[in-house]
This record gives sequence, structure tokens and C-alpha cells, in this order.
Amino acid sequence: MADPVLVVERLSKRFSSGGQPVTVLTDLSFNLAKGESLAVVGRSGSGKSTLLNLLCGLQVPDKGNITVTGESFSESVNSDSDARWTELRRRSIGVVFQQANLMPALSLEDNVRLRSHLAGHAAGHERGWLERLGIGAEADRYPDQVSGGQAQRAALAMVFAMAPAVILADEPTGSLDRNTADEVADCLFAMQRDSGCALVLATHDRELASRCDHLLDLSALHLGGTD
Ligand SMILES: Nc1ncnc2c1ncn2[C@@H]1O[C@H](COP(=O)(O)OP(=O)(O)OP(=O)(O)O)[C@@H](O)[C@H]1O
Repeated sequence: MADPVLVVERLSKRFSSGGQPVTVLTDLSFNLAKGESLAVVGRSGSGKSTLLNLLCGLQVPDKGNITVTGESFSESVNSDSDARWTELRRRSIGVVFQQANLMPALSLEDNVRLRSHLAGHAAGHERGWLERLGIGAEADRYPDQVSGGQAQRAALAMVFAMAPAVILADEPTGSLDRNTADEVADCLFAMQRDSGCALVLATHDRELASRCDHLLDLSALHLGGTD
């Protein structure tokens, strides 16, 4: 494999629920290279969102290592690892959720400008990103003035404007009707292919998952549930 952008080694995570340990991930390992996509599927509660949270440092594994663009993290947390995760989320890891996470007081263009600025890029390309997502005409509108599909396209424009190494998408089309979901997915995969970033996509939608290069079925790895 070409130099991997994302390396996951023997990752384990459990929670405590009502005093009972709940094992979510056990010894999970995979690599993802530049330009590759991985669909993470599995029944509700199998750990899809937990995995994405671990991959951007919002949760900490009990065991294992995660390496993103050469930065390695283990289960030990300190101010150095916190600062490195924060910097990665600012510049290198783009996150897309089921609901577009736009700032309501900013126009779509200003939402893209802010995200791009935080990632260290000069202003000036915001409209271009919105045009590539097919919503250039909506650039001056505010999030509450656009449809769910348009808002989700704006969320993708924000993420691609960062020029991230990795995109983590958690049910990015889950709140959209089938046609709009397909259109947004077309944008996501076309732009991921053009930008060459890696994509980890958590979804219940098997059709969407089948568009990725690799499939990780968390239900097949373990039975989950209470230990
Ligand atoms: N902070 C937490 N504390 C305790 N248990 C948690 C916590 N977060 C998640 N869990 C449990 O971990 C398991 C995995 O949750 P997760 O949200 O990752 O699943 P999922 O596959 O994304 O589910 P869904 O498809 O319904 O979104 C579930 O049993 C959930 O209840």
C-alpha cells in the first residue's frame, strides 16, 4: 500500500452502562491510503459513531493506536496529545454529520470562509467550492433559508475547502430523501476522488456503502452488547 493516511492498530473500546461493561470495539485494525474510502456498517449500537469519534480524538481508546498523517496516538491522554488532535481536527480531519453543522448567523459563503480560514487557507475560493457543490446561487443565503440537501452540500463545501487528508462522515445522507441523498453522495464521492483525501463513511445504507473501496462490518466482528 502507498503511504497510509490512517493506520488503526488493535483498537479496543468499552463503555460502562448501568455498572456493566459494554464492549464496542475489540482489536480492530485497518489502514487507509490517500484517495481510498472505507464504509463502516453494522447494526445500530455496533460502534460506528464510536469508531469515528476515536478517529478524530473526541473519544479515547482503552487500547490500541491511531496514526493520522503520521501523528500517532495511543490510549494515554495528555496536553500534548490533546493539542495534536485539536490541530489535526482544525487542518487535516474533516467531519460531516447527519445534520449539516452550519453556523446559523453566517451565510453559506461565510460558513465556508470560516472553516477554510481555521484550516489556514487564504480567503477567495469560497464561492468556487459552493459552485462545485451546485449551490453557488445560494452563497448569500443563511442556513435556515436553504433546503436540507443544500445545507448538506454546504457542509461538504466547508469540509473540502479545508483540503483535509481524511474525511469522517457519519450518516452524511441519513436525513435526506433518496434522490437528494444520491445527489449529495455523488458530490461527496466525486470531490473525494478529485481531492485525493481518504474517506471513512459510517452508514446504515448498504447502497451508499457499496460505493466505497472497502467495507468494515462491525456487526460481523463481534456480537456487541453487555459483557
Ligand atoms: N458515552 C457512552 N457511554 C456509554 N455507552 C455508550 C456511550 N457511547 C456509546 N455507547 C454505547 O456504545 C455502543 C455503540 O454506540 P455507537 O453510537 O457507536 O453505535 P452506532 O453503531 O453508531 O449506532 P447507530 O447506528 O444507532 O448510530 C452502544 O451500545 C451505545 O449505547
